[in-house]
Amino acid sequence: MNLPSDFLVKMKDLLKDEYEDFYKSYQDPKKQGLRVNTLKVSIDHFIEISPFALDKIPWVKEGFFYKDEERPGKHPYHEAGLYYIQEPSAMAVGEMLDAQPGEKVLDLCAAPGGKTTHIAAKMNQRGFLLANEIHPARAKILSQNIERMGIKNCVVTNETPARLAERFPAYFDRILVDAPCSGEGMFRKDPNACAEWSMENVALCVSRQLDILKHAGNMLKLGGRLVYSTCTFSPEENEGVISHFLKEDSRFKIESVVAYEGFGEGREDWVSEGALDIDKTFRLWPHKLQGEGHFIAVLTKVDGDEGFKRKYVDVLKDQKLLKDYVQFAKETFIESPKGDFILFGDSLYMLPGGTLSLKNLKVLRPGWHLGTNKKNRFEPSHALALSLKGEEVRHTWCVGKDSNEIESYLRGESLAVKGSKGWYLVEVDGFSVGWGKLAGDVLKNHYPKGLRWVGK
Ligand SMILES: C[S@@+](CC[C@H](N)C(=O)[O-])C[C@H]1O[C@@H](n2cnc3c(N)ncnc32)[C@H](O)[C@@H]1O
Repeated sequence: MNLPSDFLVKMKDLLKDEYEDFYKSYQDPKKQGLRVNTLKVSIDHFIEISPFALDKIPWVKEGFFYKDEERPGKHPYHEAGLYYIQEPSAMAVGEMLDAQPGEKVLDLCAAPGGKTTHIAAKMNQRGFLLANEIHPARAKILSQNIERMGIKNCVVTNETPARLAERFPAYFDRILVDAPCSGEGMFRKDPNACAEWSMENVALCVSRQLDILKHAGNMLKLGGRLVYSTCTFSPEENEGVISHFLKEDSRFKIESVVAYEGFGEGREDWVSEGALDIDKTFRLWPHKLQGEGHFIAVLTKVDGDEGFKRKYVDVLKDQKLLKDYVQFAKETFIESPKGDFILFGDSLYMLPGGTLSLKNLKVLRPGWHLGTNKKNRFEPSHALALSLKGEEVRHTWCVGKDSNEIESYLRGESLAVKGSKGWYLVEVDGFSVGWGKLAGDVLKNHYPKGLRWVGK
């Protein structure tokens, strides 16, 4: 690993006696973690069935370290969304945002979705979650991860913070700004992060972070929580940005939340004009805990306007447009899911409660994707399969994680299956992984082409 020399000089100057330990941590292997998706499986059940040796991550009860030789990204349980592979210190962010079921929550810089999927698990399918990503290609990956984790109450947009702030003034109970940063905590994980690092880039990141925070601040309700995080160590992007933001926007204060063992304090002595309580922010260091490193600040909005007029989304009223879905629902579900519908092109979605008008915003998914209206029939989506449990549907076809059948299914092959015709929820050890359509003893494969295990 080629650590940038200016970075090392700077860290030596900042860390003084601690520098040697910090520097040595770069010789250790990166720490790898997975977070159990409690929307799909309880922690205890996952521990029982886990194919991987797991060690608890102390600061998040759903989080576990796994060993370097394990490959959890290539397992049927991964395709079934039983866990999300996430860097261990990054898991502390979702803990500190502490979203609750029923709230309105914004994840403003969300791709690829590590924190969004953590937030969604905490919300337990209730409330309104808006996951936004400014880069179109990354927004697609975010959307796929939300689908794999079986999340129903999430809208995905591809917008700038400024445009969202116009639509959602003082709207959210909680907002996460997991800011784009110089990525100094990524050096062990990603060699490109070393190559791209420069002092100029740190300065560029600071102005971008301040701009994002300004808009985030306007979208938070009075009394709401704003969490700012980075995966970098530079004081400019951490204590510096927070101090600057609080100086400009007096509606916020730093909240003191309980620290976990091994978390360091924000460093007042590393910035000029550090904000009040800046030492109550958190620094997670690679030489003090088993993670790559993070900075986290928890802010509360203690002053500001309320009572904006809202325009809610127009829900689908014309029942004729639901005709094919209703037929599918009757044949497939034990009990049809209830909620408001919206048609987005030919695709049918169910809206999370409290969705504001999304008109003129770039929307990738306006909620829970149920499926698509084809000519005189309804085809269920992969997102629907991944968010259903076996007991909710009439037909399931369940195979084991080590079976040849699951491999064949994930490769996209049709399978010989006996049973009455219709849509089957395909399960691995009782966890949904996709759809198959049975007719004439052949289960036609509806596992999405882009996800198939080609060559695996
Ligand atoms: C640290 S990453 C987010 C990681 C994500 N929260 C997770 O846990 O998986 C920061 C994200 O901010 C996005 N970003 C870059 N510039 C931005 C801007 N000006 N406004 C909002 N987001 C931006 C990047 O594309 C990137 O996906």
